Amino acid sequence: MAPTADNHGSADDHGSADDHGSADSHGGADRTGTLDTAAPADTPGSTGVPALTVRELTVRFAGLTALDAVDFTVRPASVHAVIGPNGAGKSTCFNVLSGVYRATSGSVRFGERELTGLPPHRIAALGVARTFQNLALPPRATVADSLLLGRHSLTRSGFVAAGLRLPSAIREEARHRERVREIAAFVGLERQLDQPAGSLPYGQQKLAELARALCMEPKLLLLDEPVAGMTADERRRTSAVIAGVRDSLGISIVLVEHDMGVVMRLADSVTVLDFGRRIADGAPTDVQNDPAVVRAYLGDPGNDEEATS
Ligand SMILES: Nc1ncnc2c1ncn2[C@@H]1O[C@H](COP(=O)(O)OP(=O)(O)OP(=O)(O)O)[C@@H](O)[C@H]1O
Repeated sequence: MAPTADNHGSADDHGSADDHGSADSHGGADRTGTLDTAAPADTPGSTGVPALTVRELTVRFAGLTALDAVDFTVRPASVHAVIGPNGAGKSTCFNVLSGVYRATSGSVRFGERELTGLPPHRIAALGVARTFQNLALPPRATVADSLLLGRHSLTRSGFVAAGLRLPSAIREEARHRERVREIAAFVGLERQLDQPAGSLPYGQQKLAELARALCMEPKLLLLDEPVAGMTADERRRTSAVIAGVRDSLGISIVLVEHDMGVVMRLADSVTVLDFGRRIADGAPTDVQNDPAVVRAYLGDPGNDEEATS
């Protein structure tokens, strides 16, 4: 299976997927460092990760059903890949999980909490962080400052205290900077902390994005094509970091990725979509050999023969 990574970046920032046409909006380490999973006392911890349960999830755009009663479950501290040919509904699924799109019907539960209908910032506050297909780091800010932005929602000092450089605000910033350094070391970017993010090689910029998402101390990480456009070496390093996020930090990961080598190596379970429907779900090797999956990616030669005869 070798689908191409031709992705659109279209989504609607403003919620309901029913009421719009389309709009643009998305608006290394082989050896990963160690990272204390116990976050600083003033931030949520990353333990106690609940399951993500998607049931009968349906999204319609005008006349088109982009997701049709899709079910899957992401077990705690596992990598769950969502794959499928172009237009299968993967990005739509991601956008519902992160609150960018509103489901037409169905449910997404993260533990006891229902996520459908919540805006992106409320979902983020429940411990769900995401990265984007396209780079979204401020190019001139240093890596350290970019990662610090990821901790914004965990910052307690108010605007005034920070602006006046009150001792409490200075202490809090120092704690956040230390955590940023730990997370940068975990993804293998400690030495790049003072460099402008935009000056880094592409693979390191993608890792910096992943690090910024980790800075939110998430329980669930949504990774949208984390290795797209990378060299083989960058793919290997990034895969090692993702495996480390699951194995060392116990964070669940939902992975949308076209690179089947990476999916097969990393994923504990895979959901395959085609034309918005779930056509397979299970362990990577089972899914890979599923005739419906092979047909979805390669086309159905039987049908071609019929069509041409
Ligand atoms: N905002 C939108 N408005 C209208 N249709 C949309 C919108 N977003 C997605 N679609 C349609 O929904 C279907 C699923 O698209 P989606 O982007 O979710 O697929 P995908 O699996 O992510 O594809 P790719 O691998 O190419 O990124 C497609 O037919 C697409 O054209």
